Amino acid sequence: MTATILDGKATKDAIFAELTPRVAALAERGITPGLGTVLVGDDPGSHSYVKAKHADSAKVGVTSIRRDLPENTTQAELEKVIDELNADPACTGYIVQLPLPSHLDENAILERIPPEKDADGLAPISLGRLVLGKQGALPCTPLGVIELLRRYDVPLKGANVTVVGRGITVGRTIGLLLTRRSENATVTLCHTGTRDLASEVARADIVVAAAGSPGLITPEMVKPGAAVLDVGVSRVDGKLAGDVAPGVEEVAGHLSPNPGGVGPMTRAMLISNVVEAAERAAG
Ligand SMILES: Nc1nc2c(c(=O)[nH]1)N[C@@H](CN(C=O)c1ccc(C(=O)N[C@@H](CCC(=O)O)C(=O)O)cc1)CN2
Repeated sequence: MTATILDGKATKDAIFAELTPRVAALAERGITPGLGTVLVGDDPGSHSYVKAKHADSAKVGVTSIRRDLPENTTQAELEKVIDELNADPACTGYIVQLPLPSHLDENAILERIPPEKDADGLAPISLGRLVLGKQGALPCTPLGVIELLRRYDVPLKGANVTVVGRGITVGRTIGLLLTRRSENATVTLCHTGTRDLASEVARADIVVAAAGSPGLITPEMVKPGAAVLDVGVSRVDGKLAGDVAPGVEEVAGHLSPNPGGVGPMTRAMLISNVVEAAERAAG
């Protein structure tokens, strides 16, 4: 068996083709969605993600507002930039690129983002709304995983999903989305304290690997025909390395590669969140 590739790049392009006329329809009503990004420091990965997000915005007609700050930015300086974006009517939604440098209080910054401007659902009020099943921005990577599976007709209802990794951008939040009635999946969340990772992966219809541990998921672990999504990001000798080891494509039914899988979908869902929020605000 060779897995069907879940092509995140082609799917992102298809989503942008759908979003472009929606942005044009907003423009006819005098509304231009504006995506802001706040980036602190020199992390090359974060710089390339933010650059890509602005290129994406331009493609669909969303305005970009970019705030790049040096590594030694203080908490007070960062909070001032956040307050400026909160007051700027051209910025209809924004993100703070994570991780922030370790001297900054990430949670205090995320708490400052009002839910109506939270473009990637990581502010505490948005996360609380997700827990309560209330309307709000949803985290982009989990949304991207679900949208990719949906577009390739991989069934979620009743599926056993094993998620590996408990970070806030993927592992901790994806279970909340997958266990909504609209998805109705059964989710097992694994982490470094999991006693028998191999058996948790082996019984999964869908594996979401987001541990940031290169090659963690090996072909022997995977149930034949399962869908495997590689969301892990590590750098090995300066090159991107995912969590899924070579050979999994021979066992899995579907595989989202890394790069080229969930990463581009994360970006597509961000732009989609911004457009949807602008449509909702317009009534
Ligand atoms: N505020 C946020 N910070 C972070 C998030 C997030 O959702 N919100 N997620 C990740 C990084 N991320 C988005 O910001 C992201 C990751 C990967 C990609 C992407 O397109 N990756 C490419 C490969 C790029 C490369 O070679 O390095 C791919 O997978 O094909 C986009 C966005 C952490 N921070």
